[in-house]
Amino acid sequence: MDRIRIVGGNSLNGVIPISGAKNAALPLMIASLLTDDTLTLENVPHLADVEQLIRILGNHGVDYSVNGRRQAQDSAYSRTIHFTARNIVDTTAPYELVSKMRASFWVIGPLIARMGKARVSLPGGCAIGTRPVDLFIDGLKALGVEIEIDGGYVNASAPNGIQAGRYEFPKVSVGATHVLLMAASLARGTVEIHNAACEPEVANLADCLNAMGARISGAGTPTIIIEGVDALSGARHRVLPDRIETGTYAMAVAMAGGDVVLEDTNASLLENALDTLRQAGTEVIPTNSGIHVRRNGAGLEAVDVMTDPFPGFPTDLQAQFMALMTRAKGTSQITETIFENRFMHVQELARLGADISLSGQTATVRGVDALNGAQVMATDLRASVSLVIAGLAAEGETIVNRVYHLDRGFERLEEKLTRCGATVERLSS
Ligand SMILES: CC(=O)N[C@H]1[C@@H](OP(=O)(O)OP(=O)(O)OC[C@H]2O[C@@H](n3ccc(=O)[nH]c3=O)[C@H](O)[C@@H]2O)O[C@H](CO)[C@@H](O)[C@@H]1O
Ligand SMILES: C=C(OP(=O)(O)O)C(=O)O
Repeated sequence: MDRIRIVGGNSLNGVIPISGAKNAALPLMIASLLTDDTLTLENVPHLADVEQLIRILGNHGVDYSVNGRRQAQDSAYSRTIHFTARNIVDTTAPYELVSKMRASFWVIGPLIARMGKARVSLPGGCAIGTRPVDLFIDGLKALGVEIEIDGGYVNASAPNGIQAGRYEFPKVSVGATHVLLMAASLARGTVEIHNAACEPEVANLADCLNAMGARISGAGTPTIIIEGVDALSGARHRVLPDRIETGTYAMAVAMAGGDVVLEDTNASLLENALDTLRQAGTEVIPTNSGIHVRRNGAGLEAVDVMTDPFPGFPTDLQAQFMALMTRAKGTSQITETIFENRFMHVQELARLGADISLSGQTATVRGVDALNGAQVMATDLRASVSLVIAGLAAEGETIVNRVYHLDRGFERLEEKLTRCGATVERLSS
């Protein structure tokens, strides 16, 4: 199993190219199931989750080519991939495939809309909470889909197609909003979604669906109206920049100190997190094509944070910000409101010398003068990268074990950091 070795103490200086967003690429790839035409996606990041979803889509009959070939171009950070679901050969998404990645459950939306039936295993994904699928089920039922759960599978059937309807989410769900958007695109009538997720990845999916011929308005706001159409066509669409990767590297610079331009990204995707970094004493300057992040010598201020759905502080940056606060002057409180078990990084950060106590959904982080390198274990995707951030500022050597979590969501992390002067290497075994 690969490990990452970091020797702390170097500042970061240079340019870091930001990849396409994992959390936008995955639903966009799934949208290819909605049409027998080719959906071309630009700026698709080269990640384990993307490769896994290619396998899952292949099981349903989706063919793909990367820049005209089946193999990835090793030199490219993000790629253009063509997806074609000429025929859906299987409407079952089996446990062996779906259990590895939560987003794969979302195939239920296009499969039910295009084929009138779907049998999809209950999902897996990062172990950060119970992560039920009740909202997907209730939402689809509101559009006339019949659903039963049997043997760990969700069996969905809509022999007369997706019906007009209205669904108000009792709680914001990004994934369930994606699924209802995809299913409703082919509805027989108008679908209203209320209290929808406003994350930029939802708007990115809606833009793509509209380019395919869907009639969606309001995506990116809590109320989305979809006028169903009979069929969707192919399209060409660009995956938006990864706001979580952007925030992660901004926090890495804040932690290590230095002067870095984050390229091919957009500050408007993560205003809340960037403002928080400014409060912590980091210079953050939006540019035409990215963000300039700088921190020279001065100490970090302690800032309290509470995660929230967009435009709030993202839960996917909570672990990284906690790593940063371990070195702040004073005490910060970090409250997680989205997932009930997203503090697995706390005990690993403590191995590096962090002083953190937990009470319910709030972590109290008392800044320490120094962190010390140690062996730590990655427990989930964002927790893994929080350990890398901590390692950049720790004295001596930090070894992060189980980095397969990291490979789900960060494209060539060690290369991007090394080019800016960090000592980070992958130890393959
Ligand atoms: C691939 C992807 O895009 N993953 C992101 C997506 O996950 P994902 O789409 O899984 O997250 P959701 O927005 O659905 O989850 C938000 C909350 O709603 C709960 N819930 C969700 C569905 C449901 O049927 N019932 C229910 O109770 C979840 O357990 C969680 O507590 O949004 C999360 C919240 O921004 C991010 O952390 C993930 O990185
Ligand atoms: C939690 C995440 O991913 P997933 O929803 O795929 O588990 C994430 O991207 O941080």
